Amino acid sequence: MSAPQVGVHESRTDAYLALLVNNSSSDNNISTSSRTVREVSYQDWGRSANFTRAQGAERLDYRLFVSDDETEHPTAHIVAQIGTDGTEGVPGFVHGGLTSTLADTAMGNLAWHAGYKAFTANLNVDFRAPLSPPACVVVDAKIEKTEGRKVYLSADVFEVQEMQDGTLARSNDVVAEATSLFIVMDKAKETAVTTPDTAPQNGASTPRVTNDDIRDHTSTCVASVRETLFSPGWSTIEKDYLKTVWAST
Ligand SMILES: CCCCC/C=C\C/C=C\C/C=C\C/C=C\CCCC(=O)SCCNC(=O)CCNC(=O)[C@H](O)C(C)(C)COP(=O)(O)OP(=O)(O)OC[C@H]1O[C@@H](n2cnc3c(N)ncnc32)[C@H](O)[C@@H]1OP(=O)(O)O
Repeated sequence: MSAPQVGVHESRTDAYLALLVNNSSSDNNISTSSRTVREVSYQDWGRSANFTRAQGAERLDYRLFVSDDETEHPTAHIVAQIGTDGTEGVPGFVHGGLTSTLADTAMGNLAWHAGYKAFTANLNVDFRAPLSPPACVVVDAKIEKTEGRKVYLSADVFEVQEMQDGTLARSNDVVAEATSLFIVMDKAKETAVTTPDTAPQNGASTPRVTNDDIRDHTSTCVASVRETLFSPGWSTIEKDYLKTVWAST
């Protein structure tokens, strides 16, 4: 197999996927180091207005895979492109919340695909190395154990790096290590959640919240918070503070 050449950062996700797919038999299945996994299409989520999918390709784009074999130890994998548009926390570095979100997303999807209709109750993330955008990362999630309604999971995030000869390689150094506790919903609460099997498919007639609705709601929310919580001098203090921080970077 000839390794893909990568000229621009934006093509890294596809190139890394190509690298994986070339090692496997079908387009939608890839071989990871230990097993075959199948891709989960976002369309499978019905009308879900998924937070991570609202980011856009210049910010965050990813593909999700779950192990398809009947196993007691299923895994999920994300290959993600983290763009340069609004992804930073400390200037020059990917916001830890974004990395945490990817880990949470991999673990959450794994839980659901394993049949646990569960919510994140606890999420711990150890950030081991900084990431600079644009970056391509792989997330490997697994279920550690289950106890009644409790599902304990873990996820490791690795960077996919471009080698000097232009080939892509997954770094062995972990960027972040996450552990989580998901709690399976009470039966009584299940009906409140739109799951893929009950969600109307594309073209659904269910009214959606529009961007205008959201903007209206946000400005109302901001205005009321300012009125009730902050002194009139708040915005000046904020600007001065930001100027100081910016000058020191
Ligand atoms: C082939 C087709 C497949 C179809 C599926 C396809 C696609 C998948 C679809 C969707 C994918 C879905 C998700 C994946 C995407 C992204 C992942 C993001 C996930 C989230 O973004 S999710 C939002 C954030 N998340 C919340 O919004 C939770 C807010 N929260 C609550 O809603 C409650 O808090 C809740 C429900 C967690 C528990 O409430 P509850 O009343 O049900 O349970 P209760 O409190 O009784 O606790 C029971 C036992 O858990 C222990 N316990 C509870 N909490 C603990 C904690 N934090 N630490 C340690 N222990 C804890 C207690 O101590 C007790 O333990 P014990 O039984 O031993 O006493």
